[in-house]
Amino acid sequence: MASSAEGGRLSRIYVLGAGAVGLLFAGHLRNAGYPITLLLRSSAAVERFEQQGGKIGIVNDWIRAHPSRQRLLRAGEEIPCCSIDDVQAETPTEKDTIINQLIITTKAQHVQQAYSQVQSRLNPNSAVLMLQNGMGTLEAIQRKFYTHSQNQPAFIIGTNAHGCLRHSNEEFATHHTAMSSCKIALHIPSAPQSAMEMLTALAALPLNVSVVNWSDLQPQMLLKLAANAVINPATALAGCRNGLMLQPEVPSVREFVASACLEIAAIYARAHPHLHSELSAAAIEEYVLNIVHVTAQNKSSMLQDVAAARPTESDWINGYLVRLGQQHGVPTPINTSLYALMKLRESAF
Ligand SMILES: NC(=O)C1=CN([C@@H]2O[C@H](COP(=O)(O)OP(=O)(O)OC[C@H]3O[C@@H](n4cnc5c(N)ncnc54)[C@H](OP(=O)(O)O)[C@@H]3O)[C@@H](O)[C@H]2O)C=CC1
Ligand SMILES: CC(C)(CO)C(=O)C(=O)O
Repeated sequence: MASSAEGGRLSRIYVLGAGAVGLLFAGHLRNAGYPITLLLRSSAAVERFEQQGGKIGIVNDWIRAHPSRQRLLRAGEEIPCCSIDDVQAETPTEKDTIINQLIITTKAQHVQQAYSQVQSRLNPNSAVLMLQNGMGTLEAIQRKFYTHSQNQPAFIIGTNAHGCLRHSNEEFATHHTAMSSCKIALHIPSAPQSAMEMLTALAALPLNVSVVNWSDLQPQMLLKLAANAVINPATALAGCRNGLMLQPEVPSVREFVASACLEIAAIYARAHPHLHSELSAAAIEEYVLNIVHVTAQNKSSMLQDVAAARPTESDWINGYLVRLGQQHGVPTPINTSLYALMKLRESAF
């Protein structure tokens, strides 16, 4: 087993949801020396993973768009796949050993079903990092699985702005298309050792992960929710990479972004009045446009779902904002339309 700089043994980290984001974090953690187990959906997937050598591939496509790195690439040159060895895989239910450190990177709509498969392997000394877009997944788990807060593991919530995608012919490789950042916070003030170890492990990765206070994460999550509510349905419906939203030839896209941000700021002003200055329409629009810029080469996760004819996260993104608007008496015509159009798109699969 690998060991830390202090000579202690590094604990195994389990990753439930070996998709674009899960493989990125699992690969980097393995590179940093952590023993990693992917919890895959089926024994057939575990077999496929083992047959291809138990490796995770990471293709650092973001280098292509990075001015200081671009010069290192020759024209037309492919970016090599960095292959990370010695990763284990199992299905969530085939063992009953306790999981001390778990990262859940399924889509929001799959979290509850995925969690039900591992709940019996978690205890209050376990740490669980949730890295979903949208809002409400932690609350849904707490409502469904825990009547007493004492039985819960220590939840860590993250908001991730890295862009990554998986090609359909590469099951265990992720393309890291946008080097961005990730913010994580502990949901409870006093946490077990496993949670502190997981925060330390993540903060040291070359993925710009910052550990913040829970109260500081809230505005970050609301800004990210706004970015996903604007970028994801627009790119999923238009079938384009994020960067196309910045093209000057279609000024109405910028008007759409501005109006959507105004609507979201009005919802937040009623729902989170104490965050008013951080969540003004101008601050939200600046954040959204910056995410479009940084992730210009990425296909949004909602576009990837539509392309694969999978249900999208719209219930947790635009649907969440519509419900929040209703609770606070704020009209939401833009989010209601985006939500309805995404539901229409999904019904055509
Ligand atoms: N991709 C991106 O650029 C970004 C994504 N995000 C967010 O991160 C989260 C993950 O996104 P992403 O990685 O793109 O999603 P993916 O769809 O690529 O990956 C999710 C993975 O979870 C697996 N899964 C779902 N349920 C289970 C289960 N019960 N047991 C085992 N595996 C399961 C899926 O398997 P299967 O394929 O079999 O369904 C899939 O491999 C989402 O909330 C997304 O919005 C945030 C920022 C950027
Ligand atoms: C950061 C962004 C917008 C990257 O595409 C994303 O969160 C997503 O695709 O879901």
